[in-house]
Amino acid sequence: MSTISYLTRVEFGEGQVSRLQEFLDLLGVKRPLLCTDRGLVATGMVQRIAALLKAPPAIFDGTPANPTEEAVLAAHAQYVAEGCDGIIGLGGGSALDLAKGVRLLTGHDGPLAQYTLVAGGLARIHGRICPLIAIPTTAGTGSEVGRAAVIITAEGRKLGIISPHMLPSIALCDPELTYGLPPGLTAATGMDAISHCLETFMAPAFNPPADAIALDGLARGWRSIEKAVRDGSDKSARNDMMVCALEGALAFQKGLGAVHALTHPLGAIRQLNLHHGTLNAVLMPAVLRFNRPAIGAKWDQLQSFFGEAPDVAVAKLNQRLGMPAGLAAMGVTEEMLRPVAEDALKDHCHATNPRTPTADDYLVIMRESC
Ligand SMILES: NC(=O)c1ccc[n+]([C@@H]2O[C@H](COP(=O)([O-])OP(=O)(O)OC[C@H]3O[C@@H](n4cnc5c(N)ncnc54)[C@H](O)[C@@H]3O)[C@@H](O)[C@H]2O)c1
Ligand SMILES: [Fe+2]
Repeated sequence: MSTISYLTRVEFGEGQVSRLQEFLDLLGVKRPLLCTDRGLVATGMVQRIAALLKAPPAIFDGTPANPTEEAVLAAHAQYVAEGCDGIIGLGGGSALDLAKGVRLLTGHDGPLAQYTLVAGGLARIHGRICPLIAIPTTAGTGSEVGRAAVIITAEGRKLGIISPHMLPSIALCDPELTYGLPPGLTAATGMDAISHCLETFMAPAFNPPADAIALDGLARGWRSIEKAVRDGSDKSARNDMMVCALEGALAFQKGLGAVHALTHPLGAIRQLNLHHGTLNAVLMPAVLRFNRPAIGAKWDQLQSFFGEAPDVAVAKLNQRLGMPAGLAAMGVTEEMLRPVAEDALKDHCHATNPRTPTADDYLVIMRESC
């Protein structure tokens, strides 16, 4: 049987971010480190949110697009140097995952590799760590309610550090923060959220509540992603996309699958620095086709939802959203594929795909997605 649990306190709705000080007080945080990235500083949002607080927070804005252990260590050094006692993660999945990594180090010694799921880290992670408030500014990863931080460790592998203790203390989900997200990023992050709903729905664990949540997230994402891309100020579409992201991550406690097993090593290729959601979108049709023989009635359920074969529906959506034509168009070369396929076998999402791929299967999936 399965363990089924939903744990995070979520405050959802327009304007919720204005309550940030209230929640810092609730958690007893007097000197927060706000972890974010320079892109968000450039939008003015970081300064606006910092100004909501009684006293200016310490700010770390050096989060890279795919967060690295190096950046986590730099932020943690600032946390210590500035006498901080809590963390605010503000941004997309990268800033939120970096914040989770810094928080882990407030109660655990490095290096981070020992805490990754594949290294048995679950047993090493305990709850004696500082409070964390997560404020998403993209509607994609759902990291604000997820128990994972996905970080490129010092060895250069992008790995999941996963534990219920990694869950943020509070998630402040304010769709208004996504109104200014440009169309390309709205599409790419939205496809990440949709891919969570789809992949976890296909994952074999027995977890009917998670399946129901994933299908609700899928329905919202599917009806609203194009509207949010066309008109960033469409409130109802932005709301749907933020719920889709939230629900995807609530549901993926079941595990994800081959799409994410591949996009983690692809995202670790430093010279390309590829966006996670874009990679998911490009790989999804081939993974759906690969999974078909193993998912039985779920394929039919998806087909009746989409009104056509699920792989075809996702490929058409990718095209309408202007996603890259394939991995090759993103700069991925044939020589890169074999090491990625080998790493995918060792990724924590590999084991929860409904049909177990071999390295050769991963190669076929990537070549089909080129
Ligand atoms: N923890 C998890 O469970 C989980 C799940 C899926 C993905 N991830 C990880 O999350 C990362 C991807 O996160 P992401 O897709 O949210 O992108 P991101 O955090 O990398 O951000 C992408 C860009 O969007 C900009 N941006 C963010 N919000 C904005 C806004 N409101 N307005 C304008 N610009 C904005 C940022 O400055 C950045 O340049 C990857 O590292 C991925 O592996 C984690
Ligand atoms: Fe993802």
